[in-house]
Amino acid sequence: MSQGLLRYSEATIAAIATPPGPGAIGVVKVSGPLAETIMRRLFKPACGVREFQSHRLYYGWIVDPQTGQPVDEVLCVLMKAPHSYTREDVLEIQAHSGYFILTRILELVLREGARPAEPGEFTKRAYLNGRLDLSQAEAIAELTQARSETGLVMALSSLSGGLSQQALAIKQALTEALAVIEVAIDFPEEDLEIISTYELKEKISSQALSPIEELLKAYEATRVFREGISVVIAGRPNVGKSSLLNAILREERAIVSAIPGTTRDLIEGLVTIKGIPVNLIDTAGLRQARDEIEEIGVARARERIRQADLIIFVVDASEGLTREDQLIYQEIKERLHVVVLNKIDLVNDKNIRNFKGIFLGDQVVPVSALTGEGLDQLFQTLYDLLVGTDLPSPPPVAPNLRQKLALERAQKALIKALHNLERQESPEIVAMDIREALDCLGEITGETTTEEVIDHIFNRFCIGK
Ligand SMILES: Nc1nc2c(c(=O)[nH]1)N(C=O)[C@@H](CNc1ccc(C(=O)N[C@@H](CCC(=O)O)C(=O)O)cc1)CN2
Ligand SMILES: Nc1nc2c(ncn2[C@@H]2O[C@H](COP(=O)(O)OP(=O)(O)OP(=O)(O)O)[C@@H](O)[C@H]2O)c(=O)[nH]1
Ligand SMILES: [Mg+2]
Repeated sequence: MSQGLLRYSEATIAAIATPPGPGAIGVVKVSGPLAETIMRRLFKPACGVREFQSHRLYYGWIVDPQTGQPVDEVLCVLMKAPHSYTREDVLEIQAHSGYFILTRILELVLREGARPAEPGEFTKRAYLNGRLDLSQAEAIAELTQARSETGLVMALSSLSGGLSQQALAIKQALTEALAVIEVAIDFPEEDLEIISTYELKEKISSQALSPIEELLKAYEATRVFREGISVVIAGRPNVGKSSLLNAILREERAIVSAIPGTTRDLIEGLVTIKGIPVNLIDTAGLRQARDEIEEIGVARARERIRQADLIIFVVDASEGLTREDQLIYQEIKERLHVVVLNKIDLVNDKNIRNFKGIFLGDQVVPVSALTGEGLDQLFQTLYDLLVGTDLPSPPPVAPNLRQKLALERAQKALIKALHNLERQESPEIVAMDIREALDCLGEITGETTTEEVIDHIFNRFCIGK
């Protein structure tokens, strides 16, 4: 603990860093000024050394110093500040896995003066000690929660600093613009006109506003990959909604029967469709309910349809369009939706063409939930509706929701700045707008983020991370 650049190192923290349950090994992590002392007190290396080198793996035993009892055979590594994940002294004890053993070791560590780590506290220290900025810390959370290849690629590009670099470049341009304006404030007799309002506006729009707008577009284009979406399967009874759910999930999740009104509860499943994490929800067939239970089921279905990002409206191609179908269509037609013509194994092409005529202007996909025919086309249609056809590969660096909201505020401030320059407002006013934008951009990397927001971000991590 020498370097003097650490800002956050009073307490030593400890946690079990591996998930509970059976596994080959389990890790207890310790970070803070006591890490090395704790290693000396609890760990007896087989090689008999007393000074531990940084970043070297030592084999030996954890021994309870009060009783002299061996606790576990382990591998230990000490990573000395600042060359560690947290930039503090870090000790990792690789023990046999098992909740009991790991808890026992953790208890010994706590007895030596460490305290239990809060969720995300190791990463929070890495952030507070400057090893990561806030968008990189968020990328670590996104990395561990990624539900698709595309989500992973995006999180990795944020982790390696892609978004931070863009935010920094924008801030650099704005800082330069601010410097020019401050000259005008300091020397009011040479009015802003002389230093060229035109060049200033040009700089702000091309080097700050445009890149911000690109990032906002990237957010929209990649939002579904990061956040996932909810897709509700809706339609009248017996059209094959539950069969479709099962076919997409590739498992017999919902009960299927020829009796109309089979499904009552909402049945949900997670599935990745062309890289998009989808929460797929099967619902009770919509009709005038026959009993109290069905009535509740239909109410739940309607509630879920209201919340859905997208609706798969299923009709039975073998039966033609009924009055019930038409009523349901009226309910969902203004929402983002796909019409699925199910049971095409029972009909001919002419029937399918007829249906397409009825739903002119809609995305209509003929499928058979029974044979699986048409499912690939359904996935492609969903992808095109949600993403559009022009997402570059690899996907662009994109902000998450929190960062997007900060970018929107920066955008607003810059539009105001341009407007005020246009109206030849005093340089003090323009400077205020630009400082506001700089503040918002600082929230992305964490320089100007409030403590409350920071705590919220790290609390979403798991303990030991
Ligand atoms: N055992 C173990 N595995 C792990 C982690 C960990 O904390 N422990 N990580 C936790 O998320 C991830 C790896 N992330 C890490 C990032 C930086 C450093 C680190 O020590 N950085 C030093 C570089 C030291 C060197 O160059 O030799 C530094 O930045 O100074 C360690 C892990 C995944 N695997
Ligand atoms: N031939 C054929 N039969 C299908 C197809 N899809 C579903 N079925 C049959 O249609 C009947 C109803 O299927 P379900 O999946 O239970 O229909 P549902 O829309 O969930 O019905 P409710 O839960 O009552 O609203 C069952 O007998 C299925 O085997 C299909 O693509 N082709
Ligand atoms: Mg059903």
